[in-house]
Amino acid sequence: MRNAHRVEQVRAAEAELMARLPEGALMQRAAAGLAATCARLLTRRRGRVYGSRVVVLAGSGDNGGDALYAGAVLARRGARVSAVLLAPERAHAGGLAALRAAHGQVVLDQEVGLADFSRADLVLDGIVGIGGRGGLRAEAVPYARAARRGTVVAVDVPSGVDADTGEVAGVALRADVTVCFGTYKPGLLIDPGAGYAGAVQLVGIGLDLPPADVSALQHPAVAELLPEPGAESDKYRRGVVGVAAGSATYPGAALLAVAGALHGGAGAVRYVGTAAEEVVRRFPETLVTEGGPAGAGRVQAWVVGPGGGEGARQALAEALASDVPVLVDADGLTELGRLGPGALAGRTAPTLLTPHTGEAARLLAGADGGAPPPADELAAARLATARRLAAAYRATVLLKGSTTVVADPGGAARVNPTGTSWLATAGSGDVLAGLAGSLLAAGLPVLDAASVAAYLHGLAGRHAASTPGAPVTALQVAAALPAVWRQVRASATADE
Ligand SMILES: NC(=O)C1=CN([C@@H]2O[C@H](COP(=O)(O)OP(=O)(O)OC[C@H]3O[C@@H](n4cnc5c(N)ncnc54)[C@H](OP(=O)(O)O)[C@@H]3O)[C@@H](O)[C@H]2O)[C@@H](O)CC1
Ligand SMILES: Nc1ncnc2c1ncn2[C@@H]1O[C@H](COP(=O)(O)OP(=O)(O)O)[C@@H](O)[C@H]1O
Ligand SMILES: [K+]
Repeated sequence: MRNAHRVEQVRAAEAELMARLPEGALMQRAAAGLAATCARLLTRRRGRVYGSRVVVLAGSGDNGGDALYAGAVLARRGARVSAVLLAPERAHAGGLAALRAAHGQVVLDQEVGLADFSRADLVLDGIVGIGGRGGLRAEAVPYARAARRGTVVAVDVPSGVDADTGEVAGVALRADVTVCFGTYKPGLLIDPGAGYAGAVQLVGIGLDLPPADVSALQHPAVAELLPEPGAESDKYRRGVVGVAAGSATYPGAALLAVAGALHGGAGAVRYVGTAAEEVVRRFPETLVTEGGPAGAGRVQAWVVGPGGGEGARQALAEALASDVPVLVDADGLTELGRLGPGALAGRTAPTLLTPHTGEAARLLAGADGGAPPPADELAAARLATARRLAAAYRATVLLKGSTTVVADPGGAARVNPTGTSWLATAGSGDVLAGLAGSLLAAGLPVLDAASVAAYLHGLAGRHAASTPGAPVTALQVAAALPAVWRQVRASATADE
């Protein structure tokens, strides 16, 4: 599990630790870890540190201090280090003295600084870290825009990225590697910020941290959560997932949701809807029932809405009246947006909403009574959007897109680290809905079911995209699920 903490949580842990340590000790730990990563990158790139060109971009805070101290370490190992000071009169005094003592150069002329930046083998972005507010200031903007040759290592967080949210107001420095201290920051895991961070490496500095604000599953945690039949299991004990999907207009959505559900660990899939014939022809293992969810017999979770068309309203009402977990997707979400949060008020079991940003906008309008906000604004603030929806509907929300975010009404949030933009293909969301519903029916708690589904779905997208080396279809994503399930399980067995 990758755990990420908000700036205020980091500050509190830092204050508590600093009170017990000699002055400057934390910064020395951070700078030593940062310098070690830089030395490794330079050795990989040029064969050695000695003689390489390093530019330190140093702002006025401790982030600049870290970068200057790390620059001093590299200078002592023979690198040609120059420091560009973005606020010369307020540069970190100790870091600057260390750099000068190691024979590093200080550059005050912006033209010279930009030329050095562009041809450096390695750039250390120490403009601003967790103390950053708003977009990059004017003096730093040319560096974010300039062409460059070498590797950019962001110190703690790429400058211009909001550490708490991943939001980017204006421009930000694009890093190849981000070395973060003490804990991951949410903004390093959530787009657009995650896209600026490159590969993220964590340097431990001994902080004693509270529970994470946001976390991201990794293989071992997913492997522990995957349902597995016990010796005494039968199909009913493994869970039956009901799928109410597809319509005359969108019969394919039924097939795709069932395909996802068949690979999610439930013992059986029960389909209700107009596409029963096609479903059974394609997947003979599916149970089909006439009518809607109300008369379909016992299931342990419902999936309602993919391609639901005109029948979605009735199916949604019947599923929500049940006492089992309900996943609402696609047309089901459009209906729910019309009804507003009151439609979930009487529920005794969890509800999982799986909108993309367009559907999220309609749901928010349904909750607030206003016009739907622009979907791109919601995409730029994914964590806040998912949390807002979870709070408004008192439901767990899986917000789909370039970084899928899952938020619980209780405040817990997960971000999905797998995935590929090849998943942006018609019908792949239907597969995800079926998969997540199946995991719910198999008994996973709703936050786990949603985040494990997003994780496996993302891996399957990558697997399907890399196998043929070509665009993927939603059915290929579903077909790749057993392979990634095995891959995740195998990694756990290897760790045991
Ligand atoms: N916490 C920890 O555990 C540890 C923290 N450590 C390190 O400390 C870093 C935090 O340092 P920090 O608090 O000094 O803040 P920092 O990020 O340097 O920024 C503040 C300065 O930037 C300026 N500024 C603000 N916004 C700006 C913008 N948009 N664009 C440009 N400039 C902007 C702002 O200027 P002002 O508003 O005052 O004019 C202020 O001077 C942290 O990220 C990590 O690297 C490690 O050393 C050890 C363990
Ligand atoms: N840029 C992207 N990067 C990664 N995944 C994406 C991207 N865009 C969309 N996805 C994923 O693709 C799926 C698309 O689902 P959805 O929007 O419901 O499409 P559909 O309704 O056609 O099935 C979701 O799982 C979403 O997270
Ligand atoms: K930085």
